Amino acid sequence: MTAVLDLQDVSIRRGPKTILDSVTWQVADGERWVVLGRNGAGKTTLLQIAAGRMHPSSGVAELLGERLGRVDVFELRPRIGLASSALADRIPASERVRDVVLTAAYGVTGRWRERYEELDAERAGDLLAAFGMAELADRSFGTLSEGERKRTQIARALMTDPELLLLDEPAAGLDLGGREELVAALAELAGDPRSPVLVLVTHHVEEIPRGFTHVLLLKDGRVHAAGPIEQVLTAPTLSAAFDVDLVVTHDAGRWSARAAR
Ligand SMILES: Nc1ncnc2c1ncn2[C@@H]1O[C@H](COP(=O)(O)OP(=O)(O)OP(=O)(O)O)[C@@H](O)[C@H]1O
Repeated sequence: MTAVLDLQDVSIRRGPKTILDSVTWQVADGERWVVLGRNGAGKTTLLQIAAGRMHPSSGVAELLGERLGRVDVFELRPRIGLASSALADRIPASERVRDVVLTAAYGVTGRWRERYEELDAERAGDLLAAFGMAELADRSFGTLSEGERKRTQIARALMTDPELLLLDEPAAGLDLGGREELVAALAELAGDPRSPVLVLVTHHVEEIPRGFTHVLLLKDGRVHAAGPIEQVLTAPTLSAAFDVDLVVTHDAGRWSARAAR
C-alpha cells in the first residue's frame, strides 16, 4: 500500500513548549482515520503538518510521497483538502455559497479559466448537492446555519478532487440533527472507494462516522495509541488517553463513551 502520509519522529517546538513530540504515523491509501485527544493534545497542529501548512521543527514528514521542505507546498496543497473553522472564518459573509465552493478551483486551473469554467461550475453544483446544499447555492455564506456552513466547507475542500481530505472538528457547534446529518454524509464519503483518504479530528467518539477504519490517540503531543479502530477504541486505552475512567460501547457501527461512574 502507498503511504499517503508518512511522519517519522516529527516534533514541533514553540519556545520552551513541545507541541508535538516525536510523532511517527503512517496513513495508507484507502484508510479513514480519526484523531482523538484531550484539549491541547496537538490534534490541530498535527493536521497543519498533514496539510503542508506547517513544517516540523525536527523529524521527516512526507505527504503524498513528497517530503516537506523539499517540495513546493503551493503545488502540494491543492492535492490536500482541508476544512477547519479557522479557514471558514476567512470566507466573506457576503460570498455566494456556490462561489465559496467554486473558488477553491482557482488556484488549480489558473489562467485557463475559459476551458474549465463550465466543468468547475458543474462540479461545485454536484458537490453542494451531495451535501444537501443544492437549494442554498445562491444564498450568501453569512446567512447559513452552522451545519450548512460545515457542509459547504467540506464541499469546498473536495472541489480540487484531493487525494487526502483533512477535517478539523467538522461537527463542532452542530445540534443533534445537524450532527447526525453530517455524520451520515461523512459515512457516505467514507464508504465510497473513489473518495480521498480521510483524516477526521474530533473530540467525541459519537461523531465517528461508520466506515472509519483507524484511530490515532494523541496525549500531550505524543502518540498514545494508533491502529485499527476496534483495537484502539477500547475502554482501557481511551481512559488512559483522556485520564478518565470510561465505558466504551460500539453498536450498529457507531461509538459512544461515558464515565464509568
Ligand atoms: N504558536 C504556539 N506557541 C505556543 N504554544 C502553542 C502554539 N500553537 C499551539 N500551542 C499549544 O500547543 C498545544 C496543542 O495545540 P493544538 O491546537 O494542536 O491542540 P488540539 O489538540 O487541537 O486542542 P483542542 O482540542 O483544544 O482544539 C496547546 O497547548 C496550545 O496552546
